[in-house]
Amino acid sequence: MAGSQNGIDHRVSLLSQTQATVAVRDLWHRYDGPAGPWTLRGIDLELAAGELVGLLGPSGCGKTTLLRLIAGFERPSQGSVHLQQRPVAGNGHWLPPERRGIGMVFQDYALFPHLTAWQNACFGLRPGQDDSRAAWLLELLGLKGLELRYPHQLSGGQKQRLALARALAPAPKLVLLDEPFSNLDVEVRLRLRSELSSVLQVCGATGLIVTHDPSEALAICDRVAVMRDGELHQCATPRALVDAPASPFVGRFVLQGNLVPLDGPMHCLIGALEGDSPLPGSEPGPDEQLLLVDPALIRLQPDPQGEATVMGREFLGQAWQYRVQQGPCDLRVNAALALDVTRGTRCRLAFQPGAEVILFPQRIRLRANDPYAASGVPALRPMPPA
Ligand SMILES: Nc1ncnc2c1ncn2[C@@H]1O[C@H](COP(=O)(O)OP(=O)(O)OP(=O)(O)O)[C@@H](O)[C@H]1O
Repeated sequence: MAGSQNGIDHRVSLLSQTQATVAVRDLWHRYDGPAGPWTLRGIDLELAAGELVGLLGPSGCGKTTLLRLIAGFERPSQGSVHLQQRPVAGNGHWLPPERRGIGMVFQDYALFPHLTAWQNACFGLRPGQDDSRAAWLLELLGLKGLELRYPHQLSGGQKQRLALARALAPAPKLVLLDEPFSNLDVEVRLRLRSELSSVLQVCGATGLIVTHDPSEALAICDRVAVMRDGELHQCATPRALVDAPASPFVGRFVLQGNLVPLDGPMHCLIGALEGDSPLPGSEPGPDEQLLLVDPALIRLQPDPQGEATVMGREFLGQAWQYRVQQGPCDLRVNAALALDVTRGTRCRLAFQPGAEVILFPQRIRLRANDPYAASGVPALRPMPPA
């Protein structure tokens, strides 16, 4: 089965096999027998030693399933999983979860309620194995002095630190984290998530963390793998995702951008674009072409004759984010706090001066038409490969 469908770019890192802590090759999975729907479809993913990779996607896209296949809680329908260049699942190979040497951290901590913090931290150690690493981890994670407490005597943040200490105590090469910060309040969540990569680094562990929060993934991960409907759309550094999203979905879900159809050659409902039509490359019909537009690059002007209507707004702290309806498009528009417009107000939309947008499916960067823009700047810029 091919790993590439629907024009989605499945290329992932070019890590050599010898460096990869985890390699997932053309992995397919379905739960309900041969007639059931595919939950994972042709996933290819490699994690280099010491990397922290985020697995990002909407609810139900298969993130936990991929983690369970790597951990060995499920057997893949097709494809293979390799740990440290050793096949552990697929193509006739099978290594049970307890022999894969993987640390796991779950959303609900999964601590043993009848064991103390110290006993929980040491749970994964073999009989007679040196427990000084568990003591070091409790100190590293700020739990020194709490060794004799039971989980119900710890705060949410302390429980999650303990779960991390327990996962890291046996010195695994790989730690899988399934939405580990979801049950924590904002302050603890921000503190713990910023500590995670340094703790993994000190421990020499590679991390794969599931999240459905794009800002979390972009903030802490070396690379982010974006999934949808069981497929991997893109795996890239946060910077590369922002600069060159591989699909409209990545632009919408990860970057929170607007998707606006072209309604004519080099034109959309927000305004005109620079450049010649037809565009170089493939030339699908206008209804297949979508522009990715950053909410900060749209201007909103109240105008009783305008074709757009303000549907609501959110306070972002430094700006408003307005929800604006024009025709079939529901757009997000960021505006200065000084622009105080109520729901139902008619308005007109335009591009901010110098705005750049990305055209799909060609993945070409285009400049919006702006009479005041400096001349001589090329209107078309090819995107780097995903
Ligand atoms: N044991 C199971 N048997 C049958 N279907 C399952 C099983 N576990 C998960 N699924 C289905 O597989 C799909 C992917 O589930 P999965 O838990 O991997 O998604 P997810 O991306 O982790 O979602 P969330 O972010 O909501 O946790 C869903 O449609 C789910 O209903």
